[in-house]
Amino acid sequence: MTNSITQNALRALLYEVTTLPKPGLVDPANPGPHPDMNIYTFIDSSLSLEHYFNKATQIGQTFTGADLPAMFTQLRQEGLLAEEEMLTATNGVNTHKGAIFALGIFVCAQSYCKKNQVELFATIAKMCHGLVEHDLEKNNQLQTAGEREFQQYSIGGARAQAEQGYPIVKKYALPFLKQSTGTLQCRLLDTLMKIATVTVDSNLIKRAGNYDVINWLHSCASQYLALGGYATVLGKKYLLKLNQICLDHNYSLGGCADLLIGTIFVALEQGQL
Ligand SMILES: CC(C)(COP(=O)(O)OP(=O)(O)OC[C@H]1O[C@@H](n2cnc3c(N)ncnc32)[C@H](O[C@H]2O[C@H](COP(=O)(O)OP(=O)(O)OP(=O)(O)O)[C@@H](O)[C@H]2O)[C@@H]1O)[C@@H](O)C(=O)NCCC(=O)NCCS
Ligand SMILES: Nc1ncnc2[nH]cnc12
Repeated sequence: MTNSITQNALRALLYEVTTLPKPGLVDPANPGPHPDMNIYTFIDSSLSLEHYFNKATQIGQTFTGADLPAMFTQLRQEGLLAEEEMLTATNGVNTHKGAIFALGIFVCAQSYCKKNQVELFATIAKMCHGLVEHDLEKNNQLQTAGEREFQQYSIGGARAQAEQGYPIVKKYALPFLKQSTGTLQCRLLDTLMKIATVTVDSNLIKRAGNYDVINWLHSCASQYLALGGYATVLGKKYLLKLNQICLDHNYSLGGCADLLIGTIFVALEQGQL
């Protein structure tokens, strides 16, 4: 049976993909720079992960002992199976690889924290201790974009966020979302852009083929928020322009989307949405 943590994980995935207009991402109006996906691919992908989130919840609930990296190892095995289930549901399209990793960690850690009455972000940092060293520093295979970017630019991408206990979610996105007002659509769009002011998105670097694009994104996202965000005429106009630029240049904000998903999940769990 689906538990409440899994329900909030699925809600987080669906809230994110439903929010529009998101620059560089799939939304109900537009696949953006992802011609192989659409909103239906994301719905199918999200629902295929129910079993995985139930497993992640179970791992967090039943894990005992102080060796939290061992809990992460258990989760990762389930994550690999979940990737296969996602690819079956989407006919081979990578919709949620980053979210299987990040949201799986949030779900497992939240379940552990509820049982053991400890703090979420510190628990995640303990679970993921040594991840960058294990996956990136001691790995010379360099197959994925993230692995190659670590060698080229010394950035840890999705793994570094996890190992640091998701500082972007904890320090920027969650406080921003909590204090925001207005429609949920505006709040989530503005939170995505808040995330974009600080994230080093390995997906975007891969698409652009250079690191300078990160400085460009940080500056655009800051300018958007300074205009007042989506609730203002100027902010809305600016976001639509950014949408078009991402489409024209094939820029994707896949990493930012994953961090928004994690933020929504924590806000739902804390009863703040
Ligand atoms: C650690 C993994 C997440 C993946 O590691 P891997 O080395 O396989 O991949 P990376 O290249 O490092 O990609 C990581 C994905 O994480 C997201 N991301 C990027 N930057 C950040 C960031 N700063 N903070 C958080 N998250 C970040 C992002 O995911 C989104 O993009 C995905 C689409 O990417 P891609 O496949 O490249 O798609 P396209 O550009 O469309 O490419 P093509 O279609 O042209 O091929 C999408 O999923 C978003 O969610 C990065 O892509 C984890 O998977 C892992 O541990 N892998 C090893 C195997 C494993 O143990 N798996 C089980 C995990 S529990
Ligand atoms: N809406 C979205 N579009 C593209 N990649 C994503 N990864 C997570 N959410 C996404």
